[in-house]
Amino acid sequence: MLYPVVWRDDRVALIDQTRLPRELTQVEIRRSDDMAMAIKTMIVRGAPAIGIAAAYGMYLGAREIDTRDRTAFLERLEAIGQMLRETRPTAVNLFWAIERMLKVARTTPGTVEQVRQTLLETAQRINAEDLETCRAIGKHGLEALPQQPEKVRLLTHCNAGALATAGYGTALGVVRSAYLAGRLERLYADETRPRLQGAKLTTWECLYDGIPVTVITDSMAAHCMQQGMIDAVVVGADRIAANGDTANKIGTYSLALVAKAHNLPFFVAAPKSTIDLSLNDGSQIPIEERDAEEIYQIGETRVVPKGAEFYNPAFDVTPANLITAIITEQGAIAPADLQRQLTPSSPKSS
Ligand SMILES: CSC[C@@H](O)[C@@H](O)C(=O)COP(=O)(O)O
Repeated sequence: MLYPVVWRDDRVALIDQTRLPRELTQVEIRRSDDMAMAIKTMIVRGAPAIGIAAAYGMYLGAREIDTRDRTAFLERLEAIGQMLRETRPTAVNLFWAIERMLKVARTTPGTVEQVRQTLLETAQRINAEDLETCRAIGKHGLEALPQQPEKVRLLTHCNAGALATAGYGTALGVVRSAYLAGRLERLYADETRPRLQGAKLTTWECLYDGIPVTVITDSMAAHCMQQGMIDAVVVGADRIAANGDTANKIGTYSLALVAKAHNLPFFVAAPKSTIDLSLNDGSQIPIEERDAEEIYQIGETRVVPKGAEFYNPAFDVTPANLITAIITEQGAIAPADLQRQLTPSSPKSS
């Protein structure tokens, strides 16, 4: 199993996802500003994984604050939280993890040193909990899959795998569970323009674990459905509003529309920490816009002539009515039942 974020020898080791699939290397992070940069540049990416990375970033920041005064310590920790918040706007797990760390810092009694120690334990707990959560999502997702055919052909978008979480994955957790249960015929992976997380990361991860995978370009998904090659779609999420509207990697919305047109189930797999009940609907989800370079360049080569303008939203919002079920660690929930069914995320404060 791949673990993209690991606490080791007093520092954080991140799998450098910008170098996959060319090479599997780790980057060692010792400082909070380096962690912020690693999130921004997508060395670590995927909603749950950036939440975990930010939690460790908060601890690294706590270690950098040279004071024994609790008030001064908390003030500076809030500023470090703000620096980490400003890295990427869409995935709510980032904000959730920073808030959880700040709450621990505010409420842990004792000296600054004791607070620091509790912050490290909390970051490690967030990491461990996410792994458990992904396994539960995998189990519930397997139960939600169509019973026919016996071996299903699934389609996914982007990378919502071990690389995007503590390990195991959300959407790929469902795929992995189906594979381990002997219920997966094949995974179809959208290449996922413009950054190619599907082609580069999902494919690499599947090959690493022996999961049969076929890569298609994003524009081939409708054709594959029309040809009867797909039994269900399963994707991850970056933020889910209270009504079930779901932000995920750009291209997810069009996939949901074509799945609906072909009467195929469309599943969103995500931990409860991705659900933002403070937002009524998807129109309130902030959508990250990234550099034009991601569009006009493939690798190091410019493919679009100079002079054009570019628009590069990194995420889109799939309306709840296109989603069959949201698969969380609590089970498969119909989007309309989300608010009613959702029991609060772990009340543990540390
Ligand atoms: C379990 S990860 C779910 C989502 O975060 C994933 O599908 C996605 O959109 C990731 O986007 P990225 O821009 O690569 O961080």
